[in-house]
Amino acid sequence: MPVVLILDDRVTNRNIYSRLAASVGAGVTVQAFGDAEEALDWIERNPVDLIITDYKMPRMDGSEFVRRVRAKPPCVDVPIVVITAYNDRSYRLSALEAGATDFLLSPADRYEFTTRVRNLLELRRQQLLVKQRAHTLERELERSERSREALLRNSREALAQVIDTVPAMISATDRDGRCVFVNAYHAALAGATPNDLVGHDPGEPFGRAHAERSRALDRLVFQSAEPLPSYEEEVLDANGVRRVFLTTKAPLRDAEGTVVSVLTTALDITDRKLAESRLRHLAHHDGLTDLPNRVLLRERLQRELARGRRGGRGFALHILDLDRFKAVNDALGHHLGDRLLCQVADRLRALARTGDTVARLGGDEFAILQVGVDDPEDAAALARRTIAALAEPFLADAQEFRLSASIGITFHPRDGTDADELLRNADLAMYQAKEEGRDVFRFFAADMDRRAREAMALEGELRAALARGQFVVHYQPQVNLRTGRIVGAEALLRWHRPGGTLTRPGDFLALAEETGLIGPINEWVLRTACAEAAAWQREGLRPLRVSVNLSAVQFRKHDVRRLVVSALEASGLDPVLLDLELTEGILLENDETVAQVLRDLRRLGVRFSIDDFGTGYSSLNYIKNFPVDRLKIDQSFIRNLRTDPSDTAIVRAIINLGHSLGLGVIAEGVETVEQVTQLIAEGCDEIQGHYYSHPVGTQELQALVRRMNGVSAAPPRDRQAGDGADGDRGAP
Ligand SMILES: Nc1nc2c(ncn2[C@@H]2O[C@H](COP(=O)(O)O[C@H]3[C@@H](O)[C@H](n4cnc5c(=O)[nH]c(N)nc54)O[C@@H]3COP(=O)(O)O)[C@@H](O)[C@H]2O)c(=O)[nH]1
Repeated sequence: MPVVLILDDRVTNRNIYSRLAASVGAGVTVQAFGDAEEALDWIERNPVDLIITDYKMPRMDGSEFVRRVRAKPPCVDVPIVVITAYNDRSYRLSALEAGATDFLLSPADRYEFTTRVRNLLELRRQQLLVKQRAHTLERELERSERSREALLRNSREALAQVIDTVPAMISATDRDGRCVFVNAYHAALAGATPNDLVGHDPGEPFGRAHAERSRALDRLVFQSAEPLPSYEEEVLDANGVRRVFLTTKAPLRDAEGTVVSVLTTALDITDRKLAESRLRHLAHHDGLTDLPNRVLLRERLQRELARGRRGGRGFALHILDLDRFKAVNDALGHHLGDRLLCQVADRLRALARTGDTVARLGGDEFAILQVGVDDPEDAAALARRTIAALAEPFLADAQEFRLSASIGITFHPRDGTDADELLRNADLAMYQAKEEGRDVFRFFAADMDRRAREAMALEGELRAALARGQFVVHYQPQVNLRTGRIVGAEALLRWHRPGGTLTRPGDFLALAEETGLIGPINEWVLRTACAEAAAWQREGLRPLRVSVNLSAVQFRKHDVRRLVVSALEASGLDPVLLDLELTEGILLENDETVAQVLRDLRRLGVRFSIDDFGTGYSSLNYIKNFPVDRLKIDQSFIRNLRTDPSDTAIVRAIINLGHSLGLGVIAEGVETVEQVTQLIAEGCDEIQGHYYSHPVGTQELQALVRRMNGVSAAPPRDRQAGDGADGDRGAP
């Protein structure tokens, strides 16, 4: 509601002006005063939107009145109209100087008066609106200012908290090396509070050397005004824990760009470093024994080779392979096998000197890198100590175990100039040690390499032989000592090599086993033997048993049950006529799996003999557990049967053992009439050997059976002892 104040000492004028002002709009309120003091007093307490005052008044002129109105803060901008006479120019100037807004001439024109009042009230309304808007804006601005400040304050606090909790030591130091800021992490590691450190050298709690290095780097930043590349440093914290930091230093500038302090940020990378080193350890160590693995051994070999090139001392590389460990592992279970391997690792560790490396290359294969040796005798001495250390019984699950290892040694620089060559040659030497009876060590010799190459060539030839049908099966008769009749024949593999030579399995079986070729080769022998034995009957012979050798590798890698059944079905041979010769190794290695296969085949009628009996463990346990029919006495006991009383005793014991378990006993490698006589006297059931016949081809065997089975059981008296050479020939 607009309020108009009228001041005029003359009543008539006051009334006229009041009426005119009120006529401007319905809502206009008019306050009229005859006395200036009264008007000023009222203004003091009430809002006013327009003041209309006469200039000439008895106690206070218009200029003075205007000045006093303007002196009141709410009225600095209220429009004031001063009414003067036409010629009162000097009054007007004085009123303007005092702060008057406009003038009206007296006597006032009605229309001019109301228009002027209306315009000035509208101006005032706008003025008030602007004022109000400005005020609102100001308040909003103030409010947002306040919230911005709060935000800034909050974010500063949050930042401070973040800075305090990041796993980094953050500090700033001035030109004098005094701390101007430090975070809580830094203080905690220093065993202090941030307040303790401010004003002092923040590196001091971590030792003099650390502090000096840090100050020197700070000086560098002040000089160059550039950040330093980050670097890794180790710090011993207040608890004595060694920590690793990735540290950076950068200049902090003031508003003018002058470097005023150095900000040091040291990120705690201790955990990352630990994880890295754990990963590195895992990549370089064997999970079971924690010994260095092949990768690390190779690195150490490279290091020694580099040392050698710089004139360093020689070194020896020992490769150790545990003898028959696979059988132990399979028989006793991997859990126990693992424990034995850990014990082996401990014993080897104990043998090594500082600088040597004991590594596990995988499975039952270990290595020792023996450094600083110039005399091969030093390597031989370590190998002897190794063999002796492993000869001591091992204890696991309250049982004693005996282990041994075959060791191959290469010597640098004599046996190789790079890591691969040394490893390969040590391997060759280790295989040589295995071949020479195990539990021994052998140094690498140049001809081992040649032999390895020959073996590779032989492997190629064997593959070709299989593909080109160069194998044949020869049969060696097995004679019943009571009847003198041929009751069976052992199938023995022969290789007709291009050029006409006939090669015996001893020359290639080991390689065939190693390369896995034994699988397809033996399968071929089994199928051929079954087929030919079935043919013998079709060609008029009485049923004759055929014995076929199986290899441990077949049991490990092939489905023997399926293979035998398929060979029998394909040939039509009566299963009771098939005798499978098993070595003790097969029975030892596979235990229950093998027993099940044998039991299944036994149900079909297939027979089983234990080959080379007496040379291995001769365990009564497996004779009891497996469906065995015959024991085959190894030829090594037959050779000196007449002359060596212990051989006689062993043969007698085997025959008695077999008979008491209800098994048949056959002696192999029988060459002389004396051996035959002795075996008859001991009660042996059957014999096989050169005395009766060398292994012969299938046709010759048939002829031999026809001839022999027609005559008496007793050995012919005119037979000479075997000629010693086992070249395959026809029977006598
Ligand atoms: N897994 C397979 N093994 C096989 C196969 N064929 C043979 N073999 C095994 O190879 C080893 C050597 O066999 P071989 O050279 O054939 O020698 C056999 C006989 O020829 C030899 N023998 C026979 N009588 C005498 C003799 O009076 N004196 C003498 N010095 N040697 C003789 O003995 C070998 C027969 O051995 P065995 O098998 O233990 O009865 C040999 O271990 C064969 O088993 C095959 O196909 N698969």
